[in-house]
Amino acid sequence: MIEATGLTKRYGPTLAVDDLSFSVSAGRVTGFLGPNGAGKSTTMRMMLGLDRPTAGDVRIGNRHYDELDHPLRTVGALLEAGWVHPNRSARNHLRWIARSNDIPDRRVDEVLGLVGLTSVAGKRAGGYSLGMQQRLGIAGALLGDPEVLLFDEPVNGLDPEGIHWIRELMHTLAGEGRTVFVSSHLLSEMAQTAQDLVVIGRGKLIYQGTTDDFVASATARTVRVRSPQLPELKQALTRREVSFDESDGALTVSGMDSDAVGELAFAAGVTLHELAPQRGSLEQAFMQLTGEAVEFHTGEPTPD
Ligand SMILES: Nc1ncnc2c1ncn2[C@@H]1O[C@H](COP(=O)(O)OP(=O)(O)OP(=O)(O)O)[C@@H](O)[C@H]1O
Repeated sequence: MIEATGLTKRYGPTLAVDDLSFSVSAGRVTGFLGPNGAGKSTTMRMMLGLDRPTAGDVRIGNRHYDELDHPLRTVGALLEAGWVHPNRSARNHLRWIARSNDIPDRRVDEVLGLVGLTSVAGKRAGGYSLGMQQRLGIAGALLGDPEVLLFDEPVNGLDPEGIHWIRELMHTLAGEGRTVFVSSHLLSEMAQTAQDLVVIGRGKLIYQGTTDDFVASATARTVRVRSPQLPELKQALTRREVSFDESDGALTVSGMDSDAVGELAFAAGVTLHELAPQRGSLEQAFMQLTGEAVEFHTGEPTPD
């Protein structure tokens, strides 16, 4: 469990994080979203004691990061593909971290197995692909078997197989009761990964809650209908003053749920070939709700 209260960070004239309060629950994957420059990395750095808040605070399991006796055993983080000495192997790199945190060497081989690096564990990290470096970073985060995991843009530069692997890993970690907090620019990926969301813009909280509610609150629900008796269906909808759009021989009905559309068609004696509730995407909801908070719009003239 992570709890931010009135968290604020100012860099000179820039208010990077502005009175931010939110909580992140255990046992769930929580996505951390916001346009570029919204303050996500700054917030994560403050969680890890790498930056000091100007005001407010953030606690992990009710304690500040610098009060933790064995930080790596409480919170594991992947902030960016962490620096690894290019001549050091993955195994030696992890052993070095493990020893400085009182973690037994055998845990190193366990995490190497968890991230699928066992076969290359003795090779020098300088030759690793971006995906392998990312896996090594995640191995480091898992080393202390922590209750809380922070991942900043973990799928950056990964291929579809790597992205799928990270998604499954996050679900597994949350399923074990851990708190998983993850930032990403890939909204379609987040829609599949995160059950909950914290969305910020210009350092302020825009939304906290479930991913489903976020999408539902910002996008219209519609129903797609196909029928061999389209004229009759259109008449029945028009009689009830229900609005719809027609394209490619299908109707998109607004303002009525799929049960009601099905019943209306039945009452009108209309056969249906498709009756599919549609919902907006996380991208649409994100654009809708963060539009105001985007720091730099592309293609817009700059005011003089
Ligand atoms: N060390 C720093 N000194 C001065 N300004 C900073 C510093 N770190 C961040 N900022 C500014 O604070 C704001 C928030 O930056 P931050 O990197 O936290 O955003 P972000 O949401 O992680 O962005 P992105 O998605 O682009 O990584 C930005 O305006 C950034 O320029």
